[in-house]
Amino acid sequence: MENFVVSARKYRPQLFDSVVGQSHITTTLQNAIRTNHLAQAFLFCGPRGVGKTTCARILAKTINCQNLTQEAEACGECESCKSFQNNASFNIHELDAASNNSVDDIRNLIDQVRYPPQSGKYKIYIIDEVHMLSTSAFNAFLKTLEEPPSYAIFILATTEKHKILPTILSRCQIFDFNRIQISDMTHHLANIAAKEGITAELEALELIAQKADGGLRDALSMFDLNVTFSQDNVLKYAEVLDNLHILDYDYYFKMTEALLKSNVSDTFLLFDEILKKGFDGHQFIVGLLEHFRNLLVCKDPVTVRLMQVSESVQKKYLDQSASAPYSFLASALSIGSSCDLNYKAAKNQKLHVEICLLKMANIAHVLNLATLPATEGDGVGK
Ligand SMILES: Nc1ncnc2c1ncn2[C@@H]1O[C@H](COP(=O)(O)OP(=O)(O)OP(=O)(O)O)[C@@H](O)[C@H]1O
Ligand SMILES: [Zn+2]
Repeated sequence: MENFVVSARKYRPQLFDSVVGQSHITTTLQNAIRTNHLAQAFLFCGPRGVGKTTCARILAKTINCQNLTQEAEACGECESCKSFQNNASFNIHELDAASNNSVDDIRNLIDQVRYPPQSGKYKIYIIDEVHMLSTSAFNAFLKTLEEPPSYAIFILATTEKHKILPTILSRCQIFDFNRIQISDMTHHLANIAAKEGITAELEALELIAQKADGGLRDALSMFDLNVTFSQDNVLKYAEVLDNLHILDYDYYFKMTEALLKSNVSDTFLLFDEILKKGFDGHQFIVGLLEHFRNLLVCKDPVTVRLMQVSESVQKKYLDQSASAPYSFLASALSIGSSCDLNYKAAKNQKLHVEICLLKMANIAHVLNLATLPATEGDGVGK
């Protein structure tokens, strides 16, 4: 049996063109390579798992390639490319500053900088999580960064740009990596699923993308996990919901609908059902707040792009948003956030959330949103 290779490794992009959602960076790097205007020090900033190390490795491979393509991509076939692909190149040095942050670690690295490459043009030094270097290590490194030999290129990567000293910032060309959009991620997962012979419901992949919160590595690990649990290599929305322990969007839509109708009994019943499914009250309130926030954002064509949900879900939001007035959402958000803040201190947490729902339903009642005049007495006012 073949060894299982996790998708994040198996599908690590080998070309600039296959990097997802960072074209502002890959295009700039390719232009710099083409016009021979490459900086000697880069700082790659951005969240975890969005392609910083991947781009650093592609850059290293590309600038050493003996047969660059017109688009400034590595050929993948020359001796240098092959040695990069087999992790056997002597022209790339990676230091993970999270676990090697001492002066000695950085000295070892600096020592190697003195020797020019034996083959190929450039030696590339990648320092991951560079903000973790100790102050003395930083200082030792600074000198090399000031006057690097012409064949040396430094790529510093960090998830915490604000922790980087100004002396380093001013010496680097800075690239800010994006969180990956849900649509890009879903598309990427769908491609991988197809290659792996996995039938995946689009909603299931969107759910994974949503939960990954912008990080592609996380999305790929969740994808692998769900494939392991799946039967006959089929990824279904309902199963992914279960595996990732996510509360279905539908509950928030239904809850909002009941609130807008001031239907307290329905809100209580729904909340009870949610608890019985194993979700806790706090998780639910936080989710409901996010839901209201999305409804609010949907009200304005300018802010609607702040929504981080798939297209199909966005359509549902737009519909519900039209029936939820601004004044209701503003008050409900304020009631919900105080419920969130006081949740831990509450003695009876279920009742605490129920009171919050009651207040929200009451707002709808006061605003006269309940559309059924005949049943007005059924609502909160009774
Ligand atoms: N933009 C992307 N396009 C395609 N695949 C990606 C992208 N970002 C991440 N991946 C996938 O996730 C894996 C990890 O990405 P990478 O190591 O480049 O992330 P990183 O930004 O350096 O994260 P960290 O800050 O945690 O080191 C890659 O092997 C690849 O499979
Ligand atoms: Zn090559």
